[in-house]
Amino acid sequence: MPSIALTDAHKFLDLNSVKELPDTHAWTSQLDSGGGCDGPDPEGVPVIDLNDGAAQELIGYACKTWGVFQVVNHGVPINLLDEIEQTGRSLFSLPMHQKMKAARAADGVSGYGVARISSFFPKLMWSEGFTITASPADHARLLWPHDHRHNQFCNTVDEYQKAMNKLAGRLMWLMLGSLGVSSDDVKWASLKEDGTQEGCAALQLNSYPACPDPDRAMGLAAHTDSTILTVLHQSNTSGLQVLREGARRWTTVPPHPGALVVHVGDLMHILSNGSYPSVLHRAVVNRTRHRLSVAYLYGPPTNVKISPISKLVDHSHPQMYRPITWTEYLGTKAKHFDKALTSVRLCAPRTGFVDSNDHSSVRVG
Ligand SMILES: C=C1C[C@]23C[C@H]1CC[C@H]2[C@@]12CCC[C@@](C)(C(=O)O1)[C@H]2[C@@H]3C(=O)O
Ligand SMILES: O=C(O)CCC(=O)C(=O)O
Ligand SMILES: [Fe+2]
Repeated sequence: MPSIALTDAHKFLDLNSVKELPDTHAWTSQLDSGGGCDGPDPEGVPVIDLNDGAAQELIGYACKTWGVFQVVNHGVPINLLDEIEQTGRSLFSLPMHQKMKAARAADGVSGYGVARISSFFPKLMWSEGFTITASPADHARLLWPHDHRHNQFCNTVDEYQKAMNKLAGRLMWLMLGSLGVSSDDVKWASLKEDGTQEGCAALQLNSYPACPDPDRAMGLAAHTDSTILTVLHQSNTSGLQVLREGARRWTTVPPHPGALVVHVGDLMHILSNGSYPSVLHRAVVNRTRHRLSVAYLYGPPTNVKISPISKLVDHSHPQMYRPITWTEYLGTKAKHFDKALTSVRLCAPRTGFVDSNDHSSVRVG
């Protein structure tokens, strides 16, 4: 719980103009003492070419061992990636009073503000975010009431969401396919007539301004995503770190030109009956560069009950999680944060099974 009362003045601090790290944003010094950190892992997060005939198999292996991978030849035009990044930059460069007009409501999901998980930490993060859950138009009118950038924002966001929906559907089937699961096994997840993938999603724009004291600041604290999968576009500045299953050190996911990062989320963890553990990740900041990332948080239709796929449940692999809808799970996450997945678990982990959501021995700060 917050050790100090965080007011709107703290939450809406213009990080771009701050010359010294305020106490409200100062995490412990040497954030990684004990845990060890950083540096690309000698093995490294897999980079998978979707045109490779072995892509499905490689994805399955990456999901089991890392919970994260990068994809190239994913079919999303590079200029669309540049455009969404530029759109994000122009949004975050608006004056604070303007961004505050589109602020997220206290109990809401969409809009401008500090990370939703902030309430679980005593200090604020060195970032600002913008969440879009439905049409971008309502936000755009608040941000740019008088000019044409409003239309440009909506068009880019619409186009990006369409491209991401297609890619997320394709990735979901590659992940499930690698477990021997086909579309007959997951009824809700069929393709719609217009070729789009059934499901819901949120688009999250993250901005991490250059930070005067990066070693004592945290861009986005360690978390898993409450999704089936997340497709992340990080700008050419590194900052994303992941904790590999069973590892004690953070691994940097280096920006790879044109590649997209894919995270296994908590709902895929449930669907796969624990075969694909959701990946713990965080974002660190740096002294000189303003980093931007755009996350497409993909999930099922909000009211469909998600449970381990029956094909993956048998005598030696008992059902590990109870059925839960995405809406219910987001509520559980908002309440229990890193204990959310454990709170829907039915049985004790199998012997030798590493519970990716039990990080009691690892510093996740
Ligand atoms: C659909 C989602 C998924 C949310 C909540 C809601 C909209 C915003 C998403 C994020 C985005 C940033 C990290 C996170 C942890 C956060 O604070 O907001 C995510 C959270 C989750 O994955 O739990
Ligand atoms: O900025 C990043 O690299 C990570 C963002 C993230 O984890 C999220 O939006 O859920
Ligand atoms: Fe995330």
